[in-house]
Amino acid sequence: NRKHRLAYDVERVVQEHLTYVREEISDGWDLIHQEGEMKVYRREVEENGIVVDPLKIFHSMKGVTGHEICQYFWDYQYRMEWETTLDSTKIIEVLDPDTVIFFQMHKRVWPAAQRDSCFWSHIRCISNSEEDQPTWLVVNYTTPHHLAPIKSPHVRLVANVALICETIINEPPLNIQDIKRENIECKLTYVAFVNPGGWVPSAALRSVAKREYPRFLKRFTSYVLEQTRDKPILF
Ligand SMILES: O=S(=O)(CCO)c1ccc(-c2ccc(C3CCCC3)c([C@H]3C[C@H]3c3ccccn3)c2)cc1
Repeated sequence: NRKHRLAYDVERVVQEHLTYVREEISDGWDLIHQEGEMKVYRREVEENGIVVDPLKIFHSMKGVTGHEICQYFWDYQYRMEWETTLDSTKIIEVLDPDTVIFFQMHKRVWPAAQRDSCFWSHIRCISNSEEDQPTWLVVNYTTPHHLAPIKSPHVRLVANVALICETIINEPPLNIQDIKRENIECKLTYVAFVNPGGWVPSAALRSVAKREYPRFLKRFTSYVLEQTRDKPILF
């Protein structure tokens, strides 16, 4: 059902991510970083000399639900509290209660030109079968917008990013209100297809990505654990 002008795009991209997230890590993916439960994989891909390496990160953490992780990732009001690689972020359009359009200025990564990004950001709960917990996901996908003109010297990023979360309840007590945070666990998959939108030295970009993605996810997940510690569990 058409709710807004991008509803079909959102549906298509969400279904694509749901299809690929289950795909096992096949050959061609290199494990580039491992830290506790976090495993970071990368494929080396270049499109006309530009590094567009897909990133896939698996992580699991106790004490938080997939809904909480996705909510804090999607909701713009928290973004500048955990995102250290942004100069600014702002909502330029609200398409529906679960879909907004952001414009972001990313911190400059020397020697590359400063990047900006404009994407629709959609949050969704997918209840698979009633007995186990639903899957929550957020997709950030580049889209043009008249309120986000591309202005030199900034270079527009092209990004397709998804955060897909499952919630596990260990030793479920008889009734749901007795569940404590130490009984819950979130298993997340983060995928990022980022095209820098213009040439960046390959080795420099690869080393920045290898350092920044794990740092970014670790900082984000620690932030959510901190924010939710004393709050009622949001399933
Ligand atoms: O998960 S999100 O949707 C969160 C919303 O903000 C997301 C995360 C990361 C990026 C991003 C943007 C720019 C770059 C590069 C390209 C040329 C110069 C900077 C990179 C590569 C370098 C990697 C990186 C990873 C994480 C953080 C920063 N840097 C990544 C975009 C969106």
